[in-house]
Amino acid sequence: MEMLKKDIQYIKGVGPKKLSLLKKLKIFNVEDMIYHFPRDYENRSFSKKIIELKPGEKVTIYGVIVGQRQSLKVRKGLNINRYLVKDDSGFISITFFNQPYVKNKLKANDSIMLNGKIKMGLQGLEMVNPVFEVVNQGENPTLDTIVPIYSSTDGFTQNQMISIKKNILQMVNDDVVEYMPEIIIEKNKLCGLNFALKRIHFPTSLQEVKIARYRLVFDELLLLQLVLVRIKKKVISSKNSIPLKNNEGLVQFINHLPFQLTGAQKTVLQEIIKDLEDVTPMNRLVQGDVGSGKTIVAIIALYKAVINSCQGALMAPTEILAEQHYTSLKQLLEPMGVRIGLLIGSLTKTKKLELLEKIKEGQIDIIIGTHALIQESVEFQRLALVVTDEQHRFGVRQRAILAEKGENPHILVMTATPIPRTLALILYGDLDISIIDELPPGRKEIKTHGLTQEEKERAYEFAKKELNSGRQIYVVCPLVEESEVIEAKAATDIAEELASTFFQDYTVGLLHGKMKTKEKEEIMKKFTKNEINVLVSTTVIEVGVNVPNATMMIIENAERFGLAQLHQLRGRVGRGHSQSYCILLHNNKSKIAKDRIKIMESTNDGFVISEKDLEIRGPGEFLGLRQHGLPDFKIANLLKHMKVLKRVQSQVEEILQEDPLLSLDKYPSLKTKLEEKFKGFEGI
Ligand SMILES: Nc1ncnc2c1ncn2[C@@H]1O[C@H](COP(=O)(O)OP(=O)(O)OP(=O)(O)O)[C@@H](O)[C@H]1O
Repeated sequence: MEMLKKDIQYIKGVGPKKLSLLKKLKIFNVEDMIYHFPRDYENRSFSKKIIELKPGEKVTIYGVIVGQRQSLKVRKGLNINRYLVKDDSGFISITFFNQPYVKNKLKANDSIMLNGKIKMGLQGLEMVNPVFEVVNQGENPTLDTIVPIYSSTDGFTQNQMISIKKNILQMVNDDVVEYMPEIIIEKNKLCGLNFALKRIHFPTSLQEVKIARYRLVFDELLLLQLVLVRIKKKVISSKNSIPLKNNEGLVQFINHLPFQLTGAQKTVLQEIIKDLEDVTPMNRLVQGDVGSGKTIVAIIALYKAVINSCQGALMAPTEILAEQHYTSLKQLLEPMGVRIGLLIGSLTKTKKLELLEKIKEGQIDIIIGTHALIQESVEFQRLALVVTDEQHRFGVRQRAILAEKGENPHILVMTATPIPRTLALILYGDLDISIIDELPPGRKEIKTHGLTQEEKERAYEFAKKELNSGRQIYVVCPLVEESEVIEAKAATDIAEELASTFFQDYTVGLLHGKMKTKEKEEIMKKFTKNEINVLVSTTVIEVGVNVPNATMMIIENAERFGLAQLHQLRGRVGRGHSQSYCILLHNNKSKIAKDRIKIMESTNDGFVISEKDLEIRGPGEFLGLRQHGLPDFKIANLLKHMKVLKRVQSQVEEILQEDPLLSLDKYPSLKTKLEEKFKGFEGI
């Protein structure tokens, strides 16, 4: 075990220069080096005779060094060593550029095995900078036939990397402690840890790669799943929340809503209500596609807190959204006598202090704000429920802040990025999950079309028809990731242009991130009331904005947006009964952009779209593991290893049945490994 923690600088082959390169790769000790796995393998098991070689191919050959080394000093900084090698079919020259150490390794009459690329040189065929191994008389060559290829080895040749790995594995000498309980190993048909760690680097066959990889992927996913579930259990068992048992007036409230809840909304609501009535804090995620009606579910939950003489907080990702929630909550809940407050940056100091005082005194029942809400010095009188969104998850740390103030509220997290359940379990393993998998009735598919920039007039002509029948439209401006200022400028220009050309007979409004909160509010109010017909906006409208009379969205430079973002944006239309449209204007260049637009044209289903997004972007980026404070995967790939993930999840289920709090006392070595791996990670 000690050996694994040994500093990498003491390893043969690691000088000061290499050391700093390794640090960049986050390799600090022997263990890090072992867990730096090959990206791929090269199969060198096919050897050829020299006479069969052709330029351009990569091959293995066996031969004997003929005569002495030829050394050339062409110029400063360029050192060349050349050998002649023969087999029973012919000769080939072997050239090493800037690898001076070969002269100590290769001498006349050595039998060697070489692997490399064949080139046509001045004197016929040659092999340049091959991988080699001297095979002494009577010995079988031990040069690996399946050779690892490492990524991110800038500053290292593959050979150097391989040689360091070999040194390390030799030192470690199968002494890595097996932490996985025998029973789990057997049940899941795993190979031993030492075997896996050795053979993942130096397998003797591709079958071994598979076996070793399965074990390591299994471990990585299992440990992550265990840590997430453990956090959940720990948070849950830490401290009681206020049980919200009173339901007086809740059913009447639901019955008086302007619409009937969908079946999916009802199911999810029941799950939430059950949680809220318990002393165990709720920690629940509600997944639902855009427009599936998550907000009303949150509102009902908040109302339940209020009828239990408690307070609720609703945290929105943007001020515009906070404002919008404020308006809709007021509409629905003020008639019920609920006192609602909006805490945002634009409040004057006096107003803010006044509001804070009211919250503290319990004169406000539901407080709405952005995520600053919790960080700020807000003191509650009796906070029982916090509703937040997935991007600003309410982690253990925030809970701790509140706990210090004597609160341990129930938490409800909302997300509009629907992802397959298996993935959700990994990403949100610390939360219980509810899914709203049904849209309110009467919704029509949003008709989506890609048009090139040259065809944009057609889009605007069509937009006029919508406007003439009293509907409203959004025009979304190009995304300029690096600069909100440029983005704002672009939006301003587009708004001015449209107001003086295509849409001169209509009122055009402008919305961007650089505007003051008050201005933004003003614009949104006017748009909501249809005093603005065309809203030109940057992506500030991406989340949650709800104006059902808006039936068309034109997205400029749609190729700059990712799939999930396009889906979110498009979700701003199609929120009422009328047919809605989305036009994606694009400079149809890259294949990815084309693919994205095709997908958008072909489906409205958020689950399908996020699966495609996952395929296109790859799981790391898609899931934003680091953003969630989790370590990146070293070997597991959530797309490729879905089956292993399922296996892991059912294994965790089994462990949970015996050990509901996941104390892992029965498996001390697994427990130690888990705690060591996630040391410093919130909640563990
Ligand atoms: N059961 C229902 N029947 C009819 N309309 C509904 C129903 N539930 C919600 N709505 C309406 O559907 C629209 C979208 O609802 P809501 O804003 O809650 O969606 P959301 O899931 O939060 O979407 P997004 O993720 O896009 O913000 C709102 O206008 C809301 O009033």
